Amino acid sequence: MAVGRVWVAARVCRRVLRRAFSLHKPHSITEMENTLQLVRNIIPPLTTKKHKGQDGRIGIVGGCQEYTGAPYFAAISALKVGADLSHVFCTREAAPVIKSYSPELIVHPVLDSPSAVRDVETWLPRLHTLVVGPGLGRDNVLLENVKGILEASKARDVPIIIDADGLWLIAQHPALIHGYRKAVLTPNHGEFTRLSDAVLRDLVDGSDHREAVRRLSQALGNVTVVRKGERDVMSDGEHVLECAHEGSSRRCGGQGDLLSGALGVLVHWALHAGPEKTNGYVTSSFLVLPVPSRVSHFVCSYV
Ligand SMILES: NC(=O)C1=CN([C@@H]2O[C@H](COP(=O)(O)OP(=O)(O)OC[C@H]3O[C@@H](n4cnc5c(N)ncnc54)[C@H](O)[C@@H]3O)[C@@H](O)[C@H]2O)[C@@H](O)CC1
Ligand SMILES: Nc1ncnc2c1ncn2[C@@H]1O[C@H](COP(=O)(O)OP(=O)(O)OP(=O)(O)O)[C@@H](O)[C@H]1O
Ligand SMILES: [Mg+2]
Repeated sequence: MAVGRVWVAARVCRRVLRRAFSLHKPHSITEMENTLQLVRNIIPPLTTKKHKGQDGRIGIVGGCQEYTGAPYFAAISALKVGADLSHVFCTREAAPVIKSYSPELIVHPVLDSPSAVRDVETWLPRLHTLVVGPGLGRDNVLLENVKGILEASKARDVPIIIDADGLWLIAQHPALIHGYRKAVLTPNHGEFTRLSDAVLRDLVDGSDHREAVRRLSQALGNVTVVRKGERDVMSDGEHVLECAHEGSSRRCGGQGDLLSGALGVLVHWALHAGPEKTNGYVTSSFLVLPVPSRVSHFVCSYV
């Protein structure tokens, strides 16, 4: 039943994605239209010739006593968008709660264990992308473990999406991610301000979002930054893209979590597709960023 539901959702997702890109004109710039056509190219075709896991094995690092919803939203979004397997690495206490939300998730109760880094490292060779931060909380023991997990992931060249409390950690220790081109940071308004205060020496004109995002990305060594808001603004320190496609008018908690989980899959698809599918246009992980804000609202209806 569950597998059937995921399969149907994945098929519907992909069909909707393809239709969205061919029918709806993006609001702002021609640059965006071209980009969306390239994004369309990275969505893998559904075929009987693949084996389980090929379209995405995504790991979510987060989930503690207070927050069990955020990692669930991220992990289930990865599946609904089209990943094959979704793992959650959370605290011992959070694990039974997250497991009980969905049998589709693989839940590892390791994040507060003294062997957390080793435990996650064991899984890294089997993961395509790691999403770090949804529902992580700010407990020092957990943050120390996440530092080790980030170092291990970078050493293995695993793409990393950093969101929520993962961004809190980066604001304290920007060197953890500096210059890692396979990192994507997804700050909301508050998180963006905190990061900018931490790494930018001079104040940026707050009304010029494009320049503010470009400067933050540059200051972090050209990692990709996507600033969420009424318009999502994203930059790799050189190029800047904006997505103003209309989404939900509700501002309830969890929408950013959907986005980070969806990005986990799309970054994998983009890197896997390679530069020939994306015309070598900017870095592949940068290219996929316009998609999730268009996606997250219909993902909501499947979660
Ligand atoms: N059901 C759950 O388990 C949820 C858990 N969450 C977790 O809660 C923790 C804290 O996340 P927060 O997002 O609260 O992060 P912060 O504690 O850094 O707060 C960010 C603040 O910025 C404010 N803000 C956002 N957009 C704004 C705007 N345009 N103008 C002015 N203020 C704005 C928010 O209201 C919030 O107070 C994270 O671990 C997160 O993952 C959230 O993801 C929501 C859902
Ligand atoms: N004012 C807004 N108008 C329209 N869309 C918005 C607005 N603010 C954010 N969004 C969209 O909502 C999504 C989530 O952004 P948001 O700022 O709510 O993240 P968040 O605070 O991290 O969420 P979460 O509660 O999951 O932590 C983004 O895709 C963004 O495009
Ligand atoms: Mg958030």
